[in-house]
Amino acid sequence: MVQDPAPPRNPGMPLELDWVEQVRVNRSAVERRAATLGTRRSVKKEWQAGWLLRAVTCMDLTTLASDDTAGRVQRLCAKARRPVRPELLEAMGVQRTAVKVGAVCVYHAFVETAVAALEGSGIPVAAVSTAFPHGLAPMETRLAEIRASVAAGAREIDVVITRGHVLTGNWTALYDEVRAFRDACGDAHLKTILATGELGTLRAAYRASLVAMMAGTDFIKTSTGKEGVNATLPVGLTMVRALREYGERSGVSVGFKPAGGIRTAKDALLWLTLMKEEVGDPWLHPALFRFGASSLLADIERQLEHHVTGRYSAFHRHPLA
Ligand SMILES: O=C[C@H](O)COP(=O)(O)O
Repeated sequence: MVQDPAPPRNPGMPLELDWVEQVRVNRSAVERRAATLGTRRSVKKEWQAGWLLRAVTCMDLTTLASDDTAGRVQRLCAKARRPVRPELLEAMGVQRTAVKVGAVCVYHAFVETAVAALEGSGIPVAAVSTAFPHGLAPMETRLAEIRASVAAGAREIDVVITRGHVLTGNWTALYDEVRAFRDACGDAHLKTILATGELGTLRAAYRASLVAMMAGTDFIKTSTGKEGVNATLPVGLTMVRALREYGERSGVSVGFKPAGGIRTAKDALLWLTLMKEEVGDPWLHPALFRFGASSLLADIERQLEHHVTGRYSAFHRHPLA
């Protein structure tokens, strides 16, 4: 499994308010569809192990705790280089060097540490930015934070939006904000966190997704991991349908990153199923799909160990950092 090259950027387009205003989402239909994801397709044995390895390569291995230290970030980066134990990969007939994570995601304070720890690995560093997780610092401060993380070596920037722009229907303000974030990113890829758990409705999540894509975001991301409700399948389905519609109209493929509360291998398989069924194989690669997760890897490694040995080991045998 070789890491894909970064996809072309999303250039964005002018804000089309009529398109945003006409959006309707049928919540009960979306919830029904989300509920069928785990029942219609079951991924078994070798295929399941293959899908779990794919999930690892699509993972933004994350630490976003207020007690993060350089040591913790260095240990996480070591894990990012070798996310699955070599003997498990060998037993599955997979090359030792073939599996690495999509990115390591940290606060700005640890970008330099992570860049140094990942040198030569090809694994990009993603920085959360713009006063993550609330996003309420002055605009100049938020833009300066993006520029500082890019200067420190971050190749991906995960920004948070002003939720109030969505809650008041101020689409122009949201568009201008995301556009300014994108400009500040330069060549770094922009992931826009909508914090859908705070947006009230699926319709708002769809509309905010469209506006962020029109403003040129390269990925839309569900959550910071700090909201009361983070990545749910109904909200994921809604955002993925927005990016599908954006792709149909603009010809541009935008990436998707569910994040927050995704902890089990079973969850990972459900999200991959959603992507495969709604938008197809291009979204099963790190160029267009990432999990934002701090503890998912431990359960995936445990399931892979079970696949190889037939036994489950304790979680403490799979430390992440
Ligand atoms: O962006 C990633 C999230 O902050 C991770 O959330 P989590 O700790 O619930 O996995």
